[in-house]
Amino acid sequence: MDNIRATAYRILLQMELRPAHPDRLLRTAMERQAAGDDRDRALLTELVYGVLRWRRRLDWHVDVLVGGKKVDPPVRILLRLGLYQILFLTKVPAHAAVHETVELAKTSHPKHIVGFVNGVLRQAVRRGNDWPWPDPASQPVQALAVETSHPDWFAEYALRRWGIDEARRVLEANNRPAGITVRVNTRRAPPAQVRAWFERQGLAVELSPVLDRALRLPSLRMDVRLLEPFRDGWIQVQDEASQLVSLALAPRPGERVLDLCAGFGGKTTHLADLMEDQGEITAVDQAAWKLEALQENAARQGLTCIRTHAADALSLDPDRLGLFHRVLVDAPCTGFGVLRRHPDIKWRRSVKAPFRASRTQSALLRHAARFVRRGGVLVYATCTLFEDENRNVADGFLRDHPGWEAEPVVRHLPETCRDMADGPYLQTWPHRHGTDGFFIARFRKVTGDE
Ligand SMILES: C[S@@+](CC[C@H](N)C(=O)[O-])C[C@H]1O[C@@H](n2cnc3c(N)ncnc32)[C@H](O)[C@@H]1O
Repeated sequence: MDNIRATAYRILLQMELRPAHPDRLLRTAMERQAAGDDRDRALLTELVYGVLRWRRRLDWHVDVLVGGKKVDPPVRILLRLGLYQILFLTKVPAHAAVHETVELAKTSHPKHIVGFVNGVLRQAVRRGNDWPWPDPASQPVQALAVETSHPDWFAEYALRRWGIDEARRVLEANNRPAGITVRVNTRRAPPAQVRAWFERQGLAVELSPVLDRALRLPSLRMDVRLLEPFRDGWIQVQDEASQLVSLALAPRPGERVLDLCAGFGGKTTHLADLMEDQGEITAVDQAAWKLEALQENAARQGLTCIRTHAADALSLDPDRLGLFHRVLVDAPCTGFGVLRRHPDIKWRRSVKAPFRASRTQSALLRHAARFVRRGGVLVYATCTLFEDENRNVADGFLRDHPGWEAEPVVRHLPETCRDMADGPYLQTWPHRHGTDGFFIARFRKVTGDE
């Protein structure tokens, strides 16, 4: 592979300019440079994810080192990359980290910047562990934000909402890289057969402590989609918390089901599986390209009961689509429950984001309710941790919809999920359950149209 650090730098620069999924950029880079070995790929992934994850902490170090002077974004990214290796990577000797970063600076920056980068990084090495950390007593928000590398507004929210000990646990868990979890498509292969396949390849595989059809692949370093069980439709990459959403909707064979924010269809295909591919699922998303991927995904898993419909869910008319037994709103959200997998999200949201998202979420939920027949079920889910987007949306819905009841979500899930209850709703936590952080509410329409 070409210079790994140069590739990491290019990806980080790209992400600064335009939001993009780091995994997608990494995959493209690796495909383009197919000659790289596993160690190269692992280092590239480590550098990109490490810098994204620890950005707040690294920027604090930069600011200490430059005495608060302004640093242009491309130079700051270069310094983050160098400092990440110096401060976090024990396997990379500090002098090598400085040397490699300075060489990289030479390829894209004038001489005086190269000298500046060299000076700042050498100073960091000289400091060792001697840093003027923010004082937790007088600056609790800044101290937590820097220590755990989160935006100050989120550290403040966490302290106010959960108190220091729990806040630290939540934020620390966000920094632990998450392994891959898969849902077994039992229509294609039983879990034991899938497990045996991974064991035969010498790949670590664990039974999920939460769900019997989920397997954890804690140390898988390669792209799952290249593996035979994936290509043959035996498995779908899906965190356990995400799997709980379709289980909470609990569709039955033969029913009419509406999935209003279907995306790539992780949950849609799970719903189809639970329905034994009998009945009718209408999968809606405003992004047509995601629905194309959903169709491929369904074909790979051998599912035929899904039809897709590219549209803004809010523009859909119940008089045209008819009523459904079950409706799912897997709402667009701030994504703060999946920071382990998407650390870049932390830096793209502001303090106002949860409230803003909640308005769209409430509108989607209100509209979704119009498609549910009497006695039918509506599930609302997010992958985030904010009250505004979770409990407040669900409570607000119940307040405005007298003919509806909230049903305890955990009653529809295995025993192992009992401690996930949050009143009638459900909230999973990376630090408590080892899963992504999801919120689920389940409503039943008790009166109204047939
Ligand atoms: C949380 S993601 C869904 C993930 C998906 N259910 C899965 O399991 O893979 C939210 C989705 O809502 C879609 N979306 C956002 N606003 C929408 C709207 N007004 N109408 C339809 N889809 C919308 C986004 O394109 C995105 O794919």
